[in-house]
This record gives sequence, structure tokens and C-alpha cells, in this order.
Amino acid sequence: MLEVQQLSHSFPSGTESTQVLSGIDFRVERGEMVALLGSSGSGKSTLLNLMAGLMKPTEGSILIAGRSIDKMSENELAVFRRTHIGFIFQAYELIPHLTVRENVELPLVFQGLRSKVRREKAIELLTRVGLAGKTEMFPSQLSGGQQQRVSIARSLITEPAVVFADEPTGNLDTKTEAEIIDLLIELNENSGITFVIVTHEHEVAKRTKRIIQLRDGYLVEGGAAEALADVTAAEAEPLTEVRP
Ligand SMILES: Nc1ncnc2c1ncn2[C@@H]1O[C@H](COP(=O)(O)OP(=O)(O)OP(=O)(O)O)[C@@H](O)[C@H]1O
Repeated sequence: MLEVQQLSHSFPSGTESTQVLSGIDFRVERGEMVALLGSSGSGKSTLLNLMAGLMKPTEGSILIAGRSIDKMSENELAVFRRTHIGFIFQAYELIPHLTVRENVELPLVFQGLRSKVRREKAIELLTRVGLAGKTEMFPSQLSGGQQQRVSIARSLITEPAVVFADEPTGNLDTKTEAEIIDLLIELNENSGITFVIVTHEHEVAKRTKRIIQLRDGYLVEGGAAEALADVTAAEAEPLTEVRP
């Protein structure tokens, strides 16, 4: 489903360059729910931007649904992203002058679907995320947790291969955070949606079945001796890839 192969990335800084990711290698299978955990500056956003095809890696490759996204042209990527990748953002990124239903329909407008079909799909998904009674409201009339539900429904409407969620509960209180994670878990377990959730919060990561941890641009996994050598034993303890 998602394969990250020997991925490294550096940004130019003056005459030199700063290595931000080094030799990242992992797979996410269809139907998995994975947390990508790391503290601030560990390289999460960079990795997410690369996996979403928003930047090209310095080295290595990324396959989504069997296609190498790092080899695609900008146009191919734009189409691929719209149809195969779903996004959930920390700040929801809803369009304020569109209703909740119109926001959810929007990704389908680019696919040229008839408005009746778009409307039905959007209402079905909004019902699925618990917002059946709110479809004709505007985002500003909803709570933060409800707005994030809209954004979750929008991310699913194209039936993407994978959904990337970037700190999806970063703007929410603890109770609402738990409810949103419950919803993502439910969608993963009952509808087989593949999620990669980027977070710096252990509490969020712990609720997923598998944690991939980044530290200083390295993937810290059981057995990754080179990466482990870079961190102190105390730091290394909570890490690793956790499988059920
Ligand atoms: N465009 C850029 N040019 C130069 N350096 C960058 C650029 N983007 C990120 N970096 C550097 O790469 C490192 C990793 O940044 P990144 O934003 O990927 O981390 P992060 O884990 O997402 O952090 P946060 O949780 O704070 O968002 C940081 O040291 C950052 O300064």
C-alpha cells in the first residue's frame, strides 16, 4: 500500500546542506493504522510532505498503491493526490463560505461527478461521522471536534488508498481528542481505511496498533542498531515499532 524505501532528504543551507531524514525504510499495509511519532524537529512534516508528493526526496523512493510517486511529473502527481491520497489537517482547512456538505463534496467536483451523486456520497459520509443533522450548516457553526469530523468525511470521499492525518487532534481538548481518535479507529476497523497519523503525542500514538518513531531524522525501530546508537539508552526505551 505505502512503501518508503531508503528515503533521505536534505535541505540546502548556504553552501552546505542539512540532512533532515536518513535512510528511512518502512511499509504500511492496506487496512493498517499507523502512528508516525516524533518530537518537534524530528522530521515528521518533512516525511509527510514527501509521502504526500508535495516535495521530491533527495534519495530513495515512495510507492503508494504500487506507483512510485517520486518519479511522477507535477501534473501526474496532482491527479494522483486528488484521487489516491486523503488528508486531515490539524486546523481542519475547511472552506468557510461553503456548507459542511459542499466542503465534503469538493474533492469530487474535480472528478466531474454529477451533483446528485456527489450530494448522496457526502451525506452518507457525514452520517457515518456523526453529523447527519449538520449537513447544511457552515463550518463556523460547528465545534472544533465537529469541524474535524467534516474534514475526516472530506478525506474519505474519493475512497483514497491512504489517509494522512497531520496532528489531527492538535487543536482539540482531551475529551474531543479521544472521540476523534475513536472515530478514526472505528473507520479503520470497520471500513478498512488505511491511516498514517502524524503526531508528537504519545497518548495519541499509543491508541494505534503500530507506532513508527522518528528521532533526529532516523527511524527508531527494534533492530535498527545504527539509529539506536545515536540516542541514549534512556531515550531509546519507549521507542520502537509496536505491533499487536
Ligand atoms: N524548508 C526547509 N529548509 C531548511 N530546513 C528545514 C526546512 N523544513 C524543515 N527543515 C528542518 O528540518 C528539520 C525537521 O523539520 P520538520 O518540520 O520535518 O520536523 P517535525 O518533526 O515535523 O517538527 P514539528 O513537530 O515541530 O512540526 C528541522 O530541523 C527543520 O528546521
